[in-house]
Amino acid sequence: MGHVRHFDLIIIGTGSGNAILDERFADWDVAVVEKGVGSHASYGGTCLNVGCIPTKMFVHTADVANAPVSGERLGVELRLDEVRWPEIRDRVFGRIDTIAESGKRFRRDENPNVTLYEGLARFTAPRELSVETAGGPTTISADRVVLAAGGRPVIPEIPGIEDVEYHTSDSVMRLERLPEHMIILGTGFIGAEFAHIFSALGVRVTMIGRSGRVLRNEDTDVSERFTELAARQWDLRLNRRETGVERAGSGVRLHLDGPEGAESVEGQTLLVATGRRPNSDLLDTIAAGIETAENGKIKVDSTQRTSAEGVWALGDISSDHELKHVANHEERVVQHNLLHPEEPVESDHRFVPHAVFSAPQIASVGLTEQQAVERGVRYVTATQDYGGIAYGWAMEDTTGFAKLLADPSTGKLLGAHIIGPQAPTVIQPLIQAMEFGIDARSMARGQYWIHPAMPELVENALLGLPLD
Ligand SMILES: Cc1cc2nc3c(=O)[nH]c(=O)nc-3n(C[C@H](O)[C@H](O)[C@H](O)COP(=O)(O)OP(=O)(O)OC[C@H]3O[C@@H](n4cnc5c(N)ncnc54)[C@H](O)[C@@H]3O)c2cc1C
Ligand SMILES: NC(=O)c1ccc[n+]([C@@H]2O[C@H](COP(=O)([O-])OP(=O)(O)OC[C@H]3O[C@@H](n4cnc5c(N)ncnc54)[C@H](O)[C@@H]3O)[C@@H](O)[C@H]2O)c1
Repeated sequence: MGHVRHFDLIIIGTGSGNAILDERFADWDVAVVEKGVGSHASYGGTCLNVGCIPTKMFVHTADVANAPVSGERLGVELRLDEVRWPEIRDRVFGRIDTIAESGKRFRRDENPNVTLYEGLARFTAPRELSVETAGGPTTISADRVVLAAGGRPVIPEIPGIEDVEYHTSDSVMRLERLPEHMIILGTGFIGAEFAHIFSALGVRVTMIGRSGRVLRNEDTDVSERFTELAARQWDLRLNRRETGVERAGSGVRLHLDGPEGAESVEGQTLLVATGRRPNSDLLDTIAAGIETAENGKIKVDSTQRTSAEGVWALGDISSDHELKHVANHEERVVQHNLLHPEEPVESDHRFVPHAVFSAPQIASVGLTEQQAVERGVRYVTATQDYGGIAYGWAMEDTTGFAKLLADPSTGKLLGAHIIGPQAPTVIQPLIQAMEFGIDARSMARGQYWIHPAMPELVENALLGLPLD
């Protein structure tokens, strides 16, 4: 073997991993390794390039395109005249690609203590990695290694899948043109968000799921309501199994088995949104003595340390929560623990919220009612409809609600679930209350709630809790 360059620190992955380095690391000799994500092998990880940021730029555009639907119930007649897809796509990626490129330039050219390796890294020994760069393989080692290598879409083993063209979230946002009909496989976050994006932009959407509900990990009331509303907007086919897929003209034909027997569906574009898996296999973590769970997630302790000396992990590669705000939180924990090994801090995963930016929107934090039952927790619930608050009247909303779970004796919130307009924003005071331990009564009556604004949904839900 040739020369092995040794560093103080190696960081694999430039999603949340990229944020570790600040001026406090100026005298550390650091290697950053990035293979690139998406069809343009971009720098900066999933969220920026093929995840949160572009999807939400498309979601906002889709919400605007959907205005005729909400206008109709208000007596305002609007018409969607034209969707200029190439212009929308190029606006989104014109901005994102520039940010990714300048992020890379900054690390490569303006950080004298950082060496950027562009290529796939793989462990060859504990804290030693080989990187496949364009100029050939090179080996690096370090005293400390941070694994922030994220995950990638899972492709289910459907007979014929290798012979047809399909998309994942990595490629579908850069489509050349909008198809007339898109088949979306999977009813999770990604399926629900893209179904909204593409249908609002005029694409006919067929959504296929294995279970009887869309977003089935949400609180059952929320998931049932969302499933009802999804079926009104999209050709929703639940309780289905894919038995095969083949080319049909320039598109695909998918064969399914379902409640009514065998059926098939044809579409121009197939989007596979059936979950993601961690990239630990690409790293050959076994060579480095790093323990992984059965699902491939790297095992970490509460300070984000792996089972191997001097190796930390954060974000999608190790976390049960595949969410950017969690990856960022864990990144700050790793950053602190690298700088202050004698005073390590722990990650806080008690109240991790999430949101689904579909139509309608959903936001959630804490226990669902099903989890409360399973855990034998004593709880009470309250549900407040948007239709029962002044701003909900203004919007003529008839389907949205907030559902709270609380401990009846202390009044402390156990969970909050909102489905409806601006749910990801409206839920924030509930997240705050849970994190800081504010009980429902003090929260409802201990502050002003702007009238007649949307957070009155939260105020009324809190007042509805039948506490002891
Ligand atoms: C379509 C979509 C929408 C999403 N929307 C949201 C949202 O609205 N809100 C939210 O909170 N979360 C969202 N997420 C999830 C969020 O994007 C992830 O949780 C987050 O980006 C994870 O960050 P990370 O740093 O762990 O990994 P990543 O950002 O994936 O970074 C890992 C990096 O490591 C690189 N890499 C991997 N293996 C190697 C290797 N062996 N050698 C070199 N480099 C390697 C990869 O190329 C990648 O750049 C979304 C995800 C998707 C796919
Ligand atoms: N707004 C957000 O925060 C946001 C948005 C998108 C993605 N994400 C993150 O990315 C992760 C991955 O998203 P996702 O939607 O791919 O995963 P997911 O786990 O949310 O949903 C995948 C769905 O596909 C189903 N499935 C699996 N195999 C299937 C098959 N063969 N046929 C049909 N359905 C099948 C699963 O049962 C599941 O319902 C999410 O869990 C989330 O953490 C977050």
